[in-house]
Amino acid sequence: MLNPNLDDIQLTKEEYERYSRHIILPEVGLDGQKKLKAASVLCVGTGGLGSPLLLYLAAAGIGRIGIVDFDTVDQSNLHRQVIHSESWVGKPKIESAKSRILEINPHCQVDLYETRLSAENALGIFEPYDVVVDGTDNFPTRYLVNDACVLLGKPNVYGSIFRFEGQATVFNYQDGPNYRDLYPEPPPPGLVPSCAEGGVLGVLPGIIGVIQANETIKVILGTGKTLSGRLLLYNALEMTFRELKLRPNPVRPVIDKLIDYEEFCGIPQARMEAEKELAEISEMTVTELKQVLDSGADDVVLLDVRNPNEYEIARIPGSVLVPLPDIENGEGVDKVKSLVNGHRLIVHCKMGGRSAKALGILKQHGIEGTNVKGGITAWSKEVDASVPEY
Ligand SMILES: Nc1ncnc2c1ncn2[C@@H]1O[C@H](COP(=O)(O)OP(=O)(O)OP(=O)(O)O)[C@@H](O)[C@H]1O
Repeated sequence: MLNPNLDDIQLTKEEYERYSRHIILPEVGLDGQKKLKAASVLCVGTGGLGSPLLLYLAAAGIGRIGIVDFDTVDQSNLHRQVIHSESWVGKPKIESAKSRILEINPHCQVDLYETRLSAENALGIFEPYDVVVDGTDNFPTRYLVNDACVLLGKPNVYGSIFRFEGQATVFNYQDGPNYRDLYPEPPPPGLVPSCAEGGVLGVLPGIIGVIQANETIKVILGTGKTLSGRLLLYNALEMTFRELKLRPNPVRPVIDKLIDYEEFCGIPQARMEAEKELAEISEMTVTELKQVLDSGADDVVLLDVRNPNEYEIARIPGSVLVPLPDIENGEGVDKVKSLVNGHRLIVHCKMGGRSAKALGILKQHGIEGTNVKGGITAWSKEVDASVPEY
């Protein structure tokens, strides 16, 4: 609880020693350390942001930590999701996180929720916790975490990251603004790429996640000046920190229940449109592509629409690069036209989404082609393991 009866909380001799450098800080003191021990924090997501913040919350002596995630540890997580290690690849993230937390601090109670947070389960999961920390990576979940915190009156310690830039603030704290004051409307689906599509510097979530841990601790201690009402913007390349003022919107719509957040973020509509686009485009598997390439047919153009840096990392032999942004702005269309020139066009990207989009645009210019299902990722998995997966 956030304002516990401190007489009811005792520290053991070992805990006095463990937290001694906290306890000698007048701003924390013995009372502050007892507050941390009495506190409960729920972390949604144990990925890039959740990893560092859980490490520090555990080390700081938070008494009860809840973790929600449905995912397993992937090799590509290890460069930034520092709570997980090599031996946990393929296993549930929440179990990996719990095992590391208990190594750091066996005094923590760790509750695990191996599930996708949804409008159906969020209120029940959040209810027992004093503070919620959002370490997720998608808009529907951020609106859901926000609205559940508003309904339950809990502070929501927010962070987000992309490539080299991050944001952090504290929402719904002491009548301060919430996520809907910052983003009343979700961005159009597909406009903001994920870290899997756009990449992320490994240390970036470390910096933002540790800021979230710091804010969480201050909320629990009731000390210092939190980021409530201020959005911190960090740029790792420029090494700059900026702040924007945030205010509650006086005419913000009332949040009185949880809704369908995927629908709110336009995701079913975008999915339907993508499926429609795909349905109108012919497809081939990577095995079929291999057969075509092995047959030595010289009337085939294999077009790669990824970005140049992705092409540097891995490519299918014989492919020609025309990035999707060039096709979208029209410049690449003429280039494709001259390449095709009566040949058969086959298009691929990393997973199959961008190539479908490219084919949709090319079709409007009278150029038909076939999409490679699963893209170069499927190629490295099923055809040629020497092509690196990224
Ligand atoms: N609705 C949700 N419920 C529970 N966990 C969620 C939800 N949405 C996102 N997450 C979790 O939040 C974490 C976000 O972290 P991050 O983006 O660093 O990880 P990732 O999804 O493993 O990364 P990548 O996209 O590179 O594979 C993930 O572990 C993800 O499973």
